[in-house]
Amino acid sequence: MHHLTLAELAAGLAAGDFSSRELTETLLNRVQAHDGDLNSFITVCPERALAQADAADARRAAGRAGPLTGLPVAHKDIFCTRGLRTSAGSKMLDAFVAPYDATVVERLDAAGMVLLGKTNMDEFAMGSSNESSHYGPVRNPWDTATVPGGSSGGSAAALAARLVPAATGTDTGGSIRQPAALSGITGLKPTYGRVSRWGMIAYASSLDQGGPMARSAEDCALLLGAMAGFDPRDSTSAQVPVPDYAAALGGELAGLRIGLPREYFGAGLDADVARAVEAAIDEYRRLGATLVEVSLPSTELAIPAYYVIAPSEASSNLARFDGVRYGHRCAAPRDLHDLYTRSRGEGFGAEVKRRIMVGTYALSAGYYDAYYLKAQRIRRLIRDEFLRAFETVDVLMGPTSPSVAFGLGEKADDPIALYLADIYTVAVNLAGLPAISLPCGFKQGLPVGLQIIGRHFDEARLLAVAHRYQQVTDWHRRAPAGYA
Ligand SMILES: NC(=O)C[C@H](N)C(=O)O
Repeated sequence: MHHLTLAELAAGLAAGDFSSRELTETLLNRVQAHDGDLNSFITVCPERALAQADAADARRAAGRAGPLTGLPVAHKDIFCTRGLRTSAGSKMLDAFVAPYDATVVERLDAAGMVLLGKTNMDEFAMGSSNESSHYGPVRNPWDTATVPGGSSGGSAAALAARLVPAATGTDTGGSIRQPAALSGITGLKPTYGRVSRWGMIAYASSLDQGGPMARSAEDCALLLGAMAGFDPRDSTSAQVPVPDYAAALGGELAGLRIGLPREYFGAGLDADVARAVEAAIDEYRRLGATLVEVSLPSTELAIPAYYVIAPSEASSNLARFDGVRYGHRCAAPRDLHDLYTRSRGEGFGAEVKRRIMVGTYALSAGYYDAYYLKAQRIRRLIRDEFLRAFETVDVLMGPTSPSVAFGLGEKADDPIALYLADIYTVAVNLAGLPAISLPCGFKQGLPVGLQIIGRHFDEARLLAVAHRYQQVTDWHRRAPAGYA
């Protein structure tokens, strides 16, 4: 049953074809068998999972099951889980056990989902390859010599390997969509404010957004419906009603206007990735959509602006890890200064330190106007260009990532090369828009992702448009050899 989608598993549980305990045991066995190779989990919690599965079966027997009751899920290890380690992929939080659940965790728990464990990630979500984790890199099940993408690489790899049918991720500059693309699964980054950030360890607070990762748009719709909604504990959470995403699937595409940003198909895009994405867009034309060329002229400024704003916010957010209140504390500090420097020096990895230094520099007196303020101005330009495009089109389409999965270690010594992998994703975060990545083909056995970007709070349309494509194609059904 591991190959079934979340929606299919829900139907199987409802029909009594199997119990949540049977399903949970099957997947725990798969994790045991395969995760030694993949390293997609930081923590597995079999006892807790089986207890939750039994509770879900009892709830179903009592006639109180909801659509997600009894279905297994894995949370990115950035979401706080009461009584279970939440590490953010960092040595700094290796021993941290949160005293409370994140809102997302709480909501999926209340829906009756079964938590299998916490997935591996780039340290504090900083990365696009899942190589910066304190717990070692995650391997891509399509080719274990390649990366799964990042920073939600553990969630993406676990889904691709059919270890779990649903997972959570967070996306600050592409961390849901890029690993979804490189691992051949479907992932949605919701509008900023759609999903509560309470209990989600902060990286860059004006950009961070949690969202669903699964194997189909239909599954993402089911998950988003349970995750989304106003939360008084997150001051940036939006007071916008949550539509029934699952019910909105299934519409026809006639009349849909798809914008193709010229800048998303230029230099730097792998020719085979371009071919697969263009073939997918052609499929949409056959389904009745109209294609319109649009321009987002500031696209090339998105990476420089993002890599000033995100590190600036990170340098502030990560100041709390001081060896006093949270996380790793050095042995036998001589004085307070020694406690700070050694605790932070030992607890953070190289990429996190790099970003703290970049961000601190960008915010420092004399440089603030030249870097941070300028980056904020670019951010406004980028947002305005998107909003202008959405005056004439309903969605935008293009590649999620300029290439397929690259080799482990290939970009390890070149942070700029890794940052450039975010070229098509970071602008969406700067503008606070929702976007989905879904599988649309392969290059030499490695998956290619199609990105669809929507208007603010138009997730229902994104999911419906993605679902329509998945009704007529089977890219999302393909499993890596050895994991079918
Ligand atoms: N966190 C993300 O969304 C990934 C992005 N590559 C970053 O390192 O900031």
